[in-house]
Amino acid sequence: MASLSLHLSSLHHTSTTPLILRTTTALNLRTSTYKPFSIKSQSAPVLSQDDLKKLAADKAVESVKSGMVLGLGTGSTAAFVVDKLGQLLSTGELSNIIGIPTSKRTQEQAASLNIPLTTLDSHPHIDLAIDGADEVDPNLDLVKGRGGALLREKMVEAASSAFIVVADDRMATSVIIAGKTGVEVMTK
Ligand SMILES: O=C[C@H](O)[C@H](O)[C@H](O)COP(=O)(O)O
Repeated sequence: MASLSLHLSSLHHTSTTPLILRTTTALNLRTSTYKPFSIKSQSAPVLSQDDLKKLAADKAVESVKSGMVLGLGTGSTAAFVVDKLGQLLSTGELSNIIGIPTSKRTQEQAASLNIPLTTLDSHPHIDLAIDGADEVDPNLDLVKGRGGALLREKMVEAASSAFIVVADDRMATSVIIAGKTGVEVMTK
């Protein structure tokens, strides 16, 4: 496996976390004597967007403790969070959690994974909500709701003591763009 480690600070990034680049195509490098050489890795696959979402979702779920009341977000990223919660419940690594879903989609997914569910009426105080976002700016201002679940997300996330936003690099923006967000029609 070939890997190249460099610091994000050299890429005008504030983090000093090492960035590991893996490539399946030849990577041409020059030594100080300008003798070119190449590294080709066949064994380290490039991570897909879904792989990155899953990694970030798994990291967020590390903050979940047994016994918590959880706000369950909506969208493709939040779905990885719900998947992970279901997995940890099934192995017994988490117990006694109860979720409040922010959409019918999330409710169905959580139910299919045997995650116990409740409502804001029954549990008006939520320990932790985890959700995705459509845009994130450097001040951590967010655009949410383009997946059509804004109202319930706002209600659940406003009732939470803590809120973790799981967002991949596609969501990072220097300025929030006022794009279209749907108007929801809520039914019972
Ligand atoms: O209404 C939907 C939510 O705000 C989602 O969290 C947001 O749209 C991001 O969705 P995704 O994780 O699919 O990119």
